[in-house]
Amino acid sequence: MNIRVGQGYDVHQLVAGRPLILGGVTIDHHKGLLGHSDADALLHALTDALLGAAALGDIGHHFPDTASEFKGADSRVLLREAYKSVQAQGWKVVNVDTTIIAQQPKLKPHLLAMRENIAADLGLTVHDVNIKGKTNEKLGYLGREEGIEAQAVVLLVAA
Ligand SMILES: Nc1ccn([C@@H]2O[C@H](COP(=O)(O)O)[C@@H](O)[C@H]2O)c(=O)n1
Ligand SMILES: C[C@@]1(CO)OP(=O)(O)OP(=O)(O)OC[C@H]1O
Repeated sequence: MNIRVGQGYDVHQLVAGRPLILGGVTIDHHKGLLGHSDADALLHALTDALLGAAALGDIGHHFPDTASEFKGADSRVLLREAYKSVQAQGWKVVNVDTTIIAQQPKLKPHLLAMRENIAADLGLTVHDVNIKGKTNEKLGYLGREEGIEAQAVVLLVAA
């Protein structure tokens, strides 16, 4: 078969004193995501979806959170690096669909900028990249604004 599907998931804790970065966009908010890197949960889920589709393992395998070189890393750089590995296996992305589950803040004003970043990093147009915002209806740790979750699905085709 010359097509492959991959899915990815990530969650990071929301804490005071960190910037909130999603899809490479810094969003003005009173809390941000905690992580070894910039903690961009959307790009981490997407990176895992890409690696998964190409059967290349996961983000922690390629970019360990024990490595000092990835401390504070820009997740767009990690996404581009992961995509190079996927391309080296003979694949290219057809489209990307993602969901961010965030009780707050409202993501709608930022979605186009996130799509533009992802499209630029994967050599796509914004029409190939979708991002959906959801609250968690105030339920559980996401609903209590203790974290933000992201999910991603990608389709690859033989290049
Ligand atoms: N952080 C968020 C969450 C949601 N949205 C937008 O609101 C719509 C309704 O969300 P529900 O969780 O109540 O279904 C959703 O479809 C998004 O358009 C958002 O922008 N940011
Ligand atoms: C990105 C990496 C590497 O800096 O660290 P984190 O920012 O902690 O992110 P996570 O999604 O927990 O795992 C992947 C890591 O290896």
